[in-house]
Amino acid sequence: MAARVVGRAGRLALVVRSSAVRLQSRLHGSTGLRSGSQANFFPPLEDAMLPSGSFNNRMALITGGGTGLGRAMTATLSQLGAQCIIASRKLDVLQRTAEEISSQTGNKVHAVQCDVRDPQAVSQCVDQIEALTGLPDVIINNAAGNFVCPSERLSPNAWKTITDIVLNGTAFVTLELGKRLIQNQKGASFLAITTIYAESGSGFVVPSASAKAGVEALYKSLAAEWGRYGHRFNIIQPGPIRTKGAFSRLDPTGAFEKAMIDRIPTGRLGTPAEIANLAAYVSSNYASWMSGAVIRFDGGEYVSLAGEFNELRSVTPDQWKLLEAMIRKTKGS
Ligand SMILES: CC/C=C\C/C=C\C/C=C\C/C=C\C=C\C(=O)SCCNC(=O)CCNC(=O)[C@H](O)C(C)(C)COP(=O)(O)OP(=O)(O)OC[C@H]1O[C@@H](n2cnc3c(N)ncnc32)[C@H](O)[C@@H]1OP(=O)(O)O
Ligand SMILES: NC(=O)C1=CN([C@@H]2O[C@H](COP(=O)(O)OP(=O)(O)OC[C@H]3O[C@@H](n4cnc5c(N)ncnc54)[C@H](OP(=O)(O)O)[C@@H]3O)[C@@H](O)[C@H]2O)C=CC1
Repeated sequence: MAARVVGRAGRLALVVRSSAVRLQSRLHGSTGLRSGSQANFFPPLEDAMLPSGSFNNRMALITGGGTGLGRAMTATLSQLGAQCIIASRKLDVLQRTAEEISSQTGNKVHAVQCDVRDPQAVSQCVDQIEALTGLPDVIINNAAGNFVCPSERLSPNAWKTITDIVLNGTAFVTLELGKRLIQNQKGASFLAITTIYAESGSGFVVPSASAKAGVEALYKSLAAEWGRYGHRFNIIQPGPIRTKGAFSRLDPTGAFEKAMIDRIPTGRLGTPAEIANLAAYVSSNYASWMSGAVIRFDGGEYVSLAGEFNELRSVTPDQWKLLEAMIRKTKGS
């Protein structure tokens, strides 16, 4: 009897596995995109969500605002009326972005060179900002460094480089601005961009995971401590959104993109404009009661990776009939 059950279960497992493979290749074809499925239910919207003028007379600092997601956040805030300052190491990149965005929106975007790893450079950058626009109302700590690497291959300097940019850089910018804002009795919205694996940890990006977890602890702690000075601290954890900076360092051959899209329940990557809308909302006065929040923004990837039984998505209705019959037959333990 036991042998018959094992034999039947084994055959069923084979059927389930081979039809899962057929299903996978039907879903993804050779493009690696799930066109014709969930992605059609959840298409991205690209236009600015908040009413025009939502950031009139407001100053916003975006670190790493010259490229990728930081650039998209700058474009949205500028379109909504903010005067923006973008800061990072590469002045030429910043200047090009600043000119492109302000010529589209008509609002000034300033470019300020700053290596966030260096507290003195951060202090000088804030001096420059004060002279240009006054202290900002909105601070987005978006600058980061990362690359995939087995941890046994990491040098001390590799560890230091990533944790300096991500954790120390965010702390230097936040503390320098926070202290000056407190002195000037001016409140502000601070937003940190972390990642979904700040919560779970992740192999192969261990310095980034450790530093982003530190950033989350920093922001949650300051939300509690500095609310009394009129500061709000929030966190967005993005899932995968295609940028040159991230994808060239995390999936340099493109070999993992298909698997990544497969596990995202909404069937696609996020877009820079989508996260820019969320960042704008969190940084706006519409969110003035939001502080200490951690917002996961990942198309469902995190829960999809976490659930023990989520692989059962590949079981077909016919296979479920068989499985259910087997389960119902099982009486007692
Ligand atoms: C399965 C997953 C599949 C796909 C994933 C695809 C998409 C993304 C999905 C989710 C993303 C989630 C989170 C993303 C987080 C991010 O932060 S993405 C943003 C990435 N952007 C950047 O990193 C931009 C800035 N980066 C840089 O400037 C450099 O890359 C830097 C190395 C971080 C810093 O440059 P710097 O010039 O200061 O440093 P170096 O002197 O070049 O290097 C310092 C030490 O690090 C060692 N190093 C450098 N690169 C590597 C490497 N690839 N592997 C191992 N070690 C490296 C270098 O040798 C130095 O150490 P030393 O030799 O001991 O001195
Ligand atoms: N794209 C994605 O899928 C995801 C991204 N994220 C997060 O989103 C944020 C933006 O990433 P993304 O736009 O993809 O990648 P980018 O590489 O485009 O952005 C990183 C930015 O950080 C700046 N930067 C790096 N080092 C320093 C430094 N020492 N001082 C000042 N600025 C620095 C870079 O500018 P410069 O070189 O001029 O210094 C660059 O503009 C990051 O915090 C990242 O961790 C999180 C999850 C997913």
